[in-house]
Amino acid sequence: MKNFISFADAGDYRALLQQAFEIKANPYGYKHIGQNKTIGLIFFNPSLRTRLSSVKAAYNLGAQAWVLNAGADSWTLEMADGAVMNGSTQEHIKDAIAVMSEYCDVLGVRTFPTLQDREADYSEDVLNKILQYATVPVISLESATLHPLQSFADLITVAETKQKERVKVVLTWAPHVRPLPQCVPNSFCDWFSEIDWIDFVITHPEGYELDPRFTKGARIEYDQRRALEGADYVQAKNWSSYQDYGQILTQDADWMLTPMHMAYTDKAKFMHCLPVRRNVEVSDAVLDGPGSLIIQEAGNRTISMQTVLHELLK
Ligand SMILES: NCCC[C@H](NC(=O)CCC(=O)O)C(=O)O
Ligand SMILES: NC(=O)OP(=O)(O)O
Repeated sequence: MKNFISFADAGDYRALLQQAFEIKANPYGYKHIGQNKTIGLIFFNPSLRTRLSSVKAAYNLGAQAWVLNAGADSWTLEMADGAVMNGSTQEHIKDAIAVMSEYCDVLGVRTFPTLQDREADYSEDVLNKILQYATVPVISLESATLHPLQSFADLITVAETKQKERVKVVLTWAPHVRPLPQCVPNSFCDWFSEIDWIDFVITHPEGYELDPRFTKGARIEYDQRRALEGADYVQAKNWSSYQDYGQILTQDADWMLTPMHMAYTDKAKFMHCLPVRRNVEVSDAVLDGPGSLIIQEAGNRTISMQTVLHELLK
């Protein structure tokens, strides 16, 4: 593994999953791997889970971690090549990333999409600049189009709880009050459509089709009830439109997941990456119900990060 940006970087996912289980069973058994190593974490956007689980993962491996909230804690960064920096930006990303590479052995970066310019977002221009200027391996902490650490944690969660050889996993769109990125669902599709023991179904209102490069021909079922029938796992998430880029096309409350919706499933486990808008995306009864895996899923964020750091540092 050179960097960790998408499913493709996972290599043999079965081997990575096996390593994750070994780390989960023995979280402090790999302290030698991180000895005298430093993990740098740069956030251009807010975070709770990614920030804290990444620090915890570093500590578990015997490494140190530092966190920089770019723009808030540091100078305002200039992204444009060849810019004449006589305005409000104070330091070029080129210099900042090269310098930060001097202070760490692995660099994690969170950089959300603008949701204004699809071409710029989907070309991952900020992440690619960071990859260009970093002299150490880079881990995506959620980029403009993908969130691989979340999807890997989701896969660990399904793999460690499944009761059958094959399972049906449904990704359902949920309503929200703000336009949100497509990264979490794109990434979920990027990973879950590749797993041979998963029957993967996506359900959303018309107009919310994701970038086909990530859905990879997965089954799309516009009737949410039909999609949920027989499901073993339901992952809910809002996203804004990819086609009508960054727009909210509907806030139809019928799509909010309630116990009535879960009754169509085969006693499915419920998943959400968090943070969740309670009683907008999903009702309290589902989030707090016996089938909810949301806290276990968030806990596995430490394991996914620790496994990736182990691969990059070993
Ligand atoms: N890292 C997990 C999800 C982050 C982001 N959610 C948010 O921005 C929610 C904000 C709000 O609820 O206002 C997203 O959907 O990609
Ligand atoms: N799920 C997730 O990435 O959460 P944060 O945005 O809080 O890091």
